[in-house]
Amino acid sequence: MTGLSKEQGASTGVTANQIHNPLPSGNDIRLPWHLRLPVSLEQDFRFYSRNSAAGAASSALLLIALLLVCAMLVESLVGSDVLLQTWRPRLFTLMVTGGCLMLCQQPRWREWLQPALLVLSFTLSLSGVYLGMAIDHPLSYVFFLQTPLAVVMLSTLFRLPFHSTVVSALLMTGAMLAGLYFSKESTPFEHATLIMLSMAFISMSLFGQYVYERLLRKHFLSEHVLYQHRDELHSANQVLESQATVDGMTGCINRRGMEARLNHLYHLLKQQNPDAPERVCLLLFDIDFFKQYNDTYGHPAGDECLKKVSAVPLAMVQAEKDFVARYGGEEFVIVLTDSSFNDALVFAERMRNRVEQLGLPHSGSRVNQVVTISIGVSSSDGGAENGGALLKQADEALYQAKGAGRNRVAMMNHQGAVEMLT
Ligand SMILES: Nc1nc2c(ncn2[C@@H]2O[C@H](COP(=O)(O)OP(=O)(O)OP(=O)(O)O)[C@@H](O)[C@H]2O)c(=O)[nH]1
Repeated sequence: MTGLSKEQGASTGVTANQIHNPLPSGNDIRLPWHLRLPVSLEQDFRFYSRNSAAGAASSALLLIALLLVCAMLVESLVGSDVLLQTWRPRLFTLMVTGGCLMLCQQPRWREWLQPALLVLSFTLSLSGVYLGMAIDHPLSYVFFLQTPLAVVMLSTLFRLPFHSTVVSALLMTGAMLAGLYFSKESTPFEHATLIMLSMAFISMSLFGQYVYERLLRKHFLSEHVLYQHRDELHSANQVLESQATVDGMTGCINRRGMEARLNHLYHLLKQQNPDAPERVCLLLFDIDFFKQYNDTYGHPAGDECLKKVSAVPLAMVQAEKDFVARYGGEEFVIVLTDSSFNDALVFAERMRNRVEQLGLPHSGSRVNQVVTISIGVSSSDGGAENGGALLKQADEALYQAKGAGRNRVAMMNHQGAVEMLT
């Protein structure tokens, strides 16, 4: 996996070299001038920018409400006849502002926030055009300035996506120009001044928003790339971890992995952790006269024999926490967590029997004509303080099983004495 797919890489300007570089940084990413990202990323970005803009929107809306109230105060000072005409559009704009504020507070309605903010901006702009045309006053052309204000609001306060802001700005400017054309109060000089001022406001705020959104998109892409690298590193770590703890030949857990797991289980037992098993039973087995097997059939055949013998406990172990480990050359450990000591002994005897039943010829064995194993069994109920002590007890039992003739199961009983099972 790479940080970005080829398609995503091409459209965001990431070079082929960078795609194959396991760790390209966010600075390697170049955005196209039109800012568009591939569809899936674009959707994620919308979500990301919507949430980041929603945080600041509520204070911006409060500011707008305050400005609207101030505007009404000024209008009442200019003349009560002016206020008589403005209060309705002002109140309506205040209500839309209140509605947007409510949407800000509810995360589940957040997808409606941006359309609502667009409605608010159009309300402000169109009410300005209406008042500029309707009010009979020498200063009425000032109302037309609500259009550039609405664009500034969209781009700097609400941070709506650049493309929607441009389209909205064009529509609002069109409406404003049409309103000015039909307005009878203002002079051509006032028209020209107003248009120039509006264009200056609108172009500067759109340019500012373009620069801001470029930066925001780059930031988003950097985070996206970093997030993917974190995922890749996590998976790679997991693979390495399993490779470091699995024996390549038999597929059993290796000695290092066994010690880690056994110590962990013992740690849980000692802590009386709710996840701790009731007890840990450990079976240590060793192939009888394996040196002679190698000497008779050769080392590669010895390897095959190890694979076949280890496949027996691997097929028998069922519970999630139980495992089979290759302890050393031809010695294997089985850890059972859900079994009573008796069950563990039954398991050991069944395993010894199944290996014998495999019928792998072993003419060098002095105990049988086929490959056999000897097993030592111990349990945490026997007082072993830790995994190492438990292993030592099983080793002691195995040693005695060997001494008693091999191809048998011996156990370390709870009194610390070895008993022969078979
Ligand atoms: N083929 C093969 N042989 C191995 C491997 N690891 C260890 N061995 C051999 O296993 C043999 C173990 O021999 P010993 O420890 O003397 O034990 P044994 O011959 O099985 O005798 P007992 O355990 O007393 O029955 C040695 O000859 C090792 O070379 C391996 O990965 N592959």
